[in-house]
Amino acid sequence: MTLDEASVAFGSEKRRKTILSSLTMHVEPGEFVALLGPSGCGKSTVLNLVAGYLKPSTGSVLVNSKPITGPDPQRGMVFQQHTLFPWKTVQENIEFGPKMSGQSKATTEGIARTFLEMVGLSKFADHYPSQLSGGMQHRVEIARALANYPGVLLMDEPFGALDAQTRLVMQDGLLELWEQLKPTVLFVTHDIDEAVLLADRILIMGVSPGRVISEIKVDMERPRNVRALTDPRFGRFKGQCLDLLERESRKAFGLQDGDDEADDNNEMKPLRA
Ligand SMILES: Nc1ncnc2c1ncn2[C@@H]1O[C@H](COP(=O)(O)OP(=O)(O)OP(=O)(O)O)[C@@H](O)[C@H]1O
Repeated sequence: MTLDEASVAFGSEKRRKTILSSLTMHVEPGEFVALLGPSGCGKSTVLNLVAGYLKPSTGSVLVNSKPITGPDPQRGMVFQQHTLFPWKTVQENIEFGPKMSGQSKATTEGIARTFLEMVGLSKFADHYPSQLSGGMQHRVEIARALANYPGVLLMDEPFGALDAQTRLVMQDGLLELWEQLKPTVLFVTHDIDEAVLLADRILIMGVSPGRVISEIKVDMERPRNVRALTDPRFGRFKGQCLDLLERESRKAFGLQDGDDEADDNNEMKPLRA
């Protein structure tokens, strides 16, 4: 997946606001990349570009070297908020994608069973989303996205609304699923621990305009699980992220307060002497 000098601007000609400016990034097939950056820097906009919900104003967005022309089940999206069909059972929600792609009843049922088992919800196949906890609904969301066997999985703060313990379980579960299916993952989060735990590489984004300012390669072994949180190297990666994010976050706050000076200088400066 490649974003090549992709820019996004919103608004009329007079009040045009550049959100992303000449953003270039490349994600290898099967790679797990996390996007970290201050609120409003354009992380979700990057996902929307790759999902095909949005077209770049200039530049290009390619998957498997082909330009993206619109949404495709091959690029599955999982959001923080629930998007399950409330009138369908868990099983029917997961069957939806394979059914729409014209697969037989037996195949769709088989796929749903496989993914229900993978996310540990086989016993809840006949339940409706409203009968599940938030964490369980998220597991169904992930199963529903994976049931299309997407080459690319786009995740927009998928665990942001969960309590700390459920979040750990979900992170472990996602790592397991990723090891089995190896989709390319672009994962947006505000949680540095989550980014370091899950990702092969972390791209740090800056504000005004949104762009990638740095990348951190998380060279801890795979397969990983939540035990990696206690690895001595974990703190080092976390510190690097904090250093890079601190200034950009302050700058983003300045911009929200209408502080024009915050816009003046995009250069990175060391935060700690
Ligand atoms: N359709 C739109 N029209 C106008 N402005 C938009 C639109 N979508 C997003 N924006 C603006 O683009 C900027 C980036 O938004 P985006 O949601 O991508 O940021 P983000 O980094 O994901 O933020 P957060 O971390 O708070 O979710 C914001 O200033 C937002 O107001």
